[in-house]
Amino acid sequence: MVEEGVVLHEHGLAELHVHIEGTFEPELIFALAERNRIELPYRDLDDLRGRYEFGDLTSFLDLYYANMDVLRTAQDFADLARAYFARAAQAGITRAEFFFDPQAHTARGVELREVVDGLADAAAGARREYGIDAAMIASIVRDRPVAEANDTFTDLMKMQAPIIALGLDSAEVGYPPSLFEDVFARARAEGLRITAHAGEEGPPEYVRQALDLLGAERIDHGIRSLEDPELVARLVDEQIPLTACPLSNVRLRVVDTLADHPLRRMLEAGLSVSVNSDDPAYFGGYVDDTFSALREQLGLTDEERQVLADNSMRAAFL
Ligand SMILES: Nc1ncnc2[nH]cnc12
Ligand SMILES: [Zn+2]
Repeated sequence: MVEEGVVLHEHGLAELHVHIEGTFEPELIFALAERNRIELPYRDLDDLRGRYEFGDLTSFLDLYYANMDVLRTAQDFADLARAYFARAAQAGITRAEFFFDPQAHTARGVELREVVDGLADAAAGARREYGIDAAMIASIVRDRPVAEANDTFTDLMKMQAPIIALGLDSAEVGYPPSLFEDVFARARAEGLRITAHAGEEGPPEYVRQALDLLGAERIDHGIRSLEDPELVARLVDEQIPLTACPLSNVRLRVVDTLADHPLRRMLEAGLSVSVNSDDPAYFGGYVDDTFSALREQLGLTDEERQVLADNSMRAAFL
């Protein structure tokens, strides 16, 4: 990939779809394992890196959740997020709305307080150190029990967690948005913004459900919407932002190659699409890397890049 300096976008650049746990680089995984005296099931960094070949979303999620085991304390979560902000600053990001998966940590015995305090502390530091305006989005892990999602939301509200939105992620197929109507209704009643992963591996119907049943204001991925012209017309008409993650789509085999990615078609159709990194430590790059790859392999122009950056700022929950 061609190295680029920081490209400053005229009106700023927002990253709206990044899982903070997906920014966990192999070196930091090993460092935190050592600090917490946890033995990793990998011989060394190369052994771990050798496992970053995925056949689909689920095969990635297995490794993503396994690696979280070494995240135990508020300090660990803060270190994870700080490393992301340092890299996001290099990528020219001025606004970062990042997901975290509360249930992925509480389910293995980590106190929610440790997770939230560590991430919130790092987010506050991102503004001071890099001028990045950072905001937290708690995401419901959809392949865990619905009751647990509700309890998690109750806990977040009780501790007045500084979140701006509620999201929905993890294994999609078989876990439709309709399962989570109640917890999203509660989030809306609390004044939170709403976003949901839909149409990544799941059908266009899940995108409709996210909009109509959860009140989603943005759709994360949404790439399979393209199979349904009526849905596309609605997304264009209502200018519903789609947070695309091209490198993720290649690595999780949603598309064959970057050259096959429908990003340009989405722009030409009038969809409000932005470019994001999803899980950059696992998928081969951050947002700047993604723009470089799109330029090389899809012939993305500077004008298109500026449209994508402007779309990202317009779609931010500001
Ligand atoms: N690409 C993705 N889709 C769904 N859930 C996720 N959690 C982390 N990355 C994800
Ligand atoms: Zn995602």
